[in-house]
Amino acid sequence: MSTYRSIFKKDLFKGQVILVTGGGTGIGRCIAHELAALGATIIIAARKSEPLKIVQDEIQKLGGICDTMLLNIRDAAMATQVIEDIVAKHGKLDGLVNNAGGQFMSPASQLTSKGFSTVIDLNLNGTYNMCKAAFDGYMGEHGGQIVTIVAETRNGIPRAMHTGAARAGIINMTKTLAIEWGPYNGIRINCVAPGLIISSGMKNYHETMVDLLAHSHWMNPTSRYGTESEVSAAVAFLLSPAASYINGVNLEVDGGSSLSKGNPEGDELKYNPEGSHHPVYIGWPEGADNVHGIKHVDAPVKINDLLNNYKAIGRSTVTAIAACTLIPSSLASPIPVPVPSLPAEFQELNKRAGATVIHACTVPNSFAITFDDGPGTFTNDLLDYLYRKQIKVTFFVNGFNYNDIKNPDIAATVKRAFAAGHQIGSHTWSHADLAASSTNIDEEMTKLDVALKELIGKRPVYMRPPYGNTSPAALEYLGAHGYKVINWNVDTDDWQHPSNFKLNLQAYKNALQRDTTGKTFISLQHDAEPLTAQVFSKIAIEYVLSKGFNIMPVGSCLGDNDGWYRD
Ligand SMILES: CCCCC/C=C/C(=O)SCCNC(=O)CCNC(=O)[C@H](O)C(C)(C)COP(=O)(O)OP(=O)(O)OC[C@H]1O[C@@H](n2cnc3c(N)ncnc32)[C@H](O)[C@@H]1OP(=O)(O)O
Ligand SMILES: NC(=O)C1=CN([C@@H]2O[C@H](COP(=O)(O)OP(=O)(O)OC[C@H]3O[C@@H](n4cnc5c(N)ncnc54)[C@H](OP(=O)(O)O)[C@@H]3O)[C@@H](O)[C@H]2O)C=CC1
Repeated sequence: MSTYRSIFKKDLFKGQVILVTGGGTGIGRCIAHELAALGATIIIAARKSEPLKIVQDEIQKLGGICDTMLLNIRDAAMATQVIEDIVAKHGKLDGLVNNAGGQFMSPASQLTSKGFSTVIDLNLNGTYNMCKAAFDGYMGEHGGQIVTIVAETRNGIPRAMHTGAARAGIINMTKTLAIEWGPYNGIRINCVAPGLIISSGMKNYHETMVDLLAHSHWMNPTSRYGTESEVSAAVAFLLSPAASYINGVNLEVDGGSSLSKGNPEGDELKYNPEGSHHPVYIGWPEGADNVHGIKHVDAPVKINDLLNNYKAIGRSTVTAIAACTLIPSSLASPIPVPVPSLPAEFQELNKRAGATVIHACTVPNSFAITFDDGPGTFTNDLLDYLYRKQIKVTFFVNGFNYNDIKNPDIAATVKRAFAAGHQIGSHTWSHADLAASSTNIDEEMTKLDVALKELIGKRPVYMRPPYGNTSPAALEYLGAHGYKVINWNVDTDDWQHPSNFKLNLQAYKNALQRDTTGKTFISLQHDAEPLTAQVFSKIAIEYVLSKGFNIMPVGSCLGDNDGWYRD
């Protein structure tokens, strides 16, 4: 099991005692992992003991310190008791993360007073109970840091008026407390307001709501959902001395969705005929009965593929930890500029040139899942998963693209993939466009071959041209030098839409909906993309397996089991 890879320095919270409410699931679990990895003694508290025990066990196995306590934040007396117990057992309370909370969805017109009060009671009163208990029981005398998870409320929350009101109440309460409690030994209290986050919390919602969420990426300038780790990092920052002069703020972790409801042209009308920034086509079922129908869905709700798969993989400890360790490198790395695909005349020319471009497998019922641009920072997590599933794939690696293949960690990843029986193919040294006249094809191919020979003792025969681009000259070179040129017939577009797993998976669905008689598939995704390595690859693999295909490396799917490499 790999430990939580926080972006913050290792001992940031060493010796501190921090309580995370709702720490047995989702965002709270991720926060608990990150703070524990940064040296804190973590207490996770919620109503159900089982999730707490699982997370405690995870953290302890990783060398962290974690205690659990039962807590209903709605119960003021219980809140007081939990703080007392923590101080008695651990000697102090440096930090409180109010993460527990939630709501159900209902249009305001169908909301009952009891429903409204319930959500206010959980979120606003519950947070108040915790803040007051922490202040009275320890922080008033000794100081401390409080961070409360709210929700992005800037423009209200249609169909969740109760939670919008509660969270806005917390944000304002936080400002007042910052002013009033600051003088008490420098207590700092702040909020973090997540936008849409892929978390276990989503499983609480009905299919219609999840569909809404799954379509909402276009409302966000970043065109993607947030990750648990992105919320956790904001919490760690606000708890840390890096935020020592930040008090009473609400930090929105929403990719800018609260600022911009930018809809791609066309989608505006499709989703938004009435000018609301929320898609109305999903609409709320008409009639009050439906509200109760939705409420009383007890069995796991049939949610869309995205979250079904997320839930499914989220059960695995390693994967789930990986999912919450994510800080997408796509945020920092330049996105590769797509080169337009070649006009048809050139494609024709390709066929006549030295090497043939292969797009599909030949072995019946085979499916080759291929990964480009790596190794990425998270390829090892993917390798863990592939090992557990006993599945072999193909990695078309670069020498110097997202990472440097000479970096010891990256080199070790290549060696590990090779030793595990995955096929290593060439994707050129620097991800060069082989169709560009300025590209030195020989240098691009040879430099990577030499590096791979050093690492795995062999040079790959199979290669994938970056962007799928070739030219007659490139194919002539590749053919003459014995390379097999592999493109794809399933393009997930994951580099352009990381996190839009629904869209990524649609490529698989479309392919399988085509006449599959005698057809076999080669899919393209990128292990350099963290969300692909950690989440989407698993969704894709589960999907392909569920359709009865045999997943194998490209060489095998072409009936070639011993011609993958040369000396
Ligand atoms: C909304 C968009 C924001 C952005 C995305 C946010 C995502 C997240 O926050 S993820 C976190 C997800 N986790 C949750 O939301 C927790 C799931 N929700 C719940 O557990 C519950 O809904 C609850 C905690 C908010 C309330 O549970 P409980 O105290 O057990 O309340 P009751 O079930 O007894 O209900 C009391 C009362 O509330 C009304 N009500 C409850 N559910 C519904 C519903 N689905 N539709 C309509 N009304 C509902 C109702 O009045 C209930 O009274 P009775 O009718 O007498 O039962
Ligand atoms: N995911 C998202 O997109 C967003 C989430 N949020 C907020 O982030 C927080 C975490 O959400 P997420 O991880 O996604 O969802 P989860 O539903 O997984 O987490 C909610 C946690 O709160 C605990 N909890 C609920 N009620 C109580 C209670 N009365 N007393 C103590 N603990 C309680 C639950 O544990 P138990 O049931 O065992 O008590 C659970 O662990 C929530 O406040 C949520 O509303 C805000 C905006 C967006």
